[in-house]
Amino acid sequence: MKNYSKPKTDNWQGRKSTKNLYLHEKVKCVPLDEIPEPPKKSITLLGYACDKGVSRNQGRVGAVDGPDVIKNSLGRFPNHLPSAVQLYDAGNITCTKGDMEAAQAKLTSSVCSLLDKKQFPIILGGGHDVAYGHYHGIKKHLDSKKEGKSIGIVNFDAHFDLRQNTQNNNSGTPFYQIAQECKEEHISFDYLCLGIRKDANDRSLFQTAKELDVTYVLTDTFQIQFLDEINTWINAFIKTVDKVYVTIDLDGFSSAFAPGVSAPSPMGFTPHIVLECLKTIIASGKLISVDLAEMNPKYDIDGQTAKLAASLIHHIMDLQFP
Ligand SMILES: N=CN[C@@H](CCC(=O)O)C(=O)O
Ligand SMILES: [Mn+2]
Ligand SMILES: [Mn+2]
Repeated sequence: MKNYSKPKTDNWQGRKSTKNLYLHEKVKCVPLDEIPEPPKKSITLLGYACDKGVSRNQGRVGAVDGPDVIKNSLGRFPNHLPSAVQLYDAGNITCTKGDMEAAQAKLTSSVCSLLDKKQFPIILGGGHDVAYGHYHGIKKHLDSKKEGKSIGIVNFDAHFDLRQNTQNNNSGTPFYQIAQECKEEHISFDYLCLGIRKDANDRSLFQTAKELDVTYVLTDTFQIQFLDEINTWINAFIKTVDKVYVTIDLDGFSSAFAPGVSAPSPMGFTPHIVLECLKTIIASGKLISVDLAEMNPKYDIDGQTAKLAASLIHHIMDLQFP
C-alpha cells in the first residue's frame, strides 16, 4: 500500500504481566485495512511519519520518527482501559519522495475509514501538516452522513499555523488552507487556539487571525489560575459546533516539558492547563478525534517529550473511555 507502513510489534515493549496490566500487552497491531468495526467504540493509534512540512517551513527535521517513539513510550504505561474497549496500532502513514500532499491524502482516507468503523482515532505526528489531512478525514466522514454536522478545531499551540500557502503547503499553513476551503464552501471556519505566543507569531499572522475571526488565548493567560475564564471561552466555542477535533502541537508546551520539538517554547504552557481543558472538551461529548503533532525525537532529552505525549494520550483515553 502506498504511503503506508504496517504496525511494528517491536514498538510495543515493557514490563510483562499475565493480566494485560500494561498497554504494550493490551494493544493489537492490526493493518489499517483490517481494523474491524467493533460492537463498541474502540481506539486506533495511527502515525503520520512525515516531516516534509517542517522542512518546507524551514524548521528542524526529525519529526518523521515521532510516531514510533510515542508508541514506544506509551506501551510502558499501565493499562486502565475497560476490557471491552480495544486498542489498535494501525501503523504509520508515510511520505515518499517528499510528496507531503500524498501523505495527507492517505491520512484523510484513513481517518475517514476509521471513523466509518466507529473507531476513536488518535493520530501521532509528524509535522503539524498532519492537521490538514486529519481535518479532511473527519470532514469526509461527517459529509458522507449528510447530516450537515460542523467541525470545531481546538488547537493547543504556540503558533496560529495560519501562514499563507502561496509558496507551498507546509507545517505552518494547515489552518489557513482549511480556512480558505471553508470560505469557498460557504461554511464557517471554527478555530480556537489556546496558548498562542506573541513572540512567535508576526503581525500579519495576528491580522489573519483577526480577519478569520479566530478565537485565541495568549500563552501569558493560558494558565491554571485563569481556568474559569478559559473554560468559559471553550464552552462558548463548543456550543457553536457539532463535533470537536483537538490538535495538540507539542511545541506549545514550555521546553521544560517538551524539548523534543522542531520549534521549542521556553515560556510555553504547562501540561496541567491542557489537561483541565481536555476535561472540559471531553465532558461535552463532542470530541471526535485527536492528534499530537511535532514530536521530534532528535531534540528530546531523556524521552521527556515522548513521555509527555504518551501521558496526554493516556489521560485522553482515560477521560474518553472511563
Ligand atoms: N508548525 C509549526 N509552525 C511554526 C514554526 C515556527 C518556527 O519555525 O519557529 C510557524 O510556522 O509559525
Ligand atoms: Mn507550534
Ligand atoms: Mn502548530
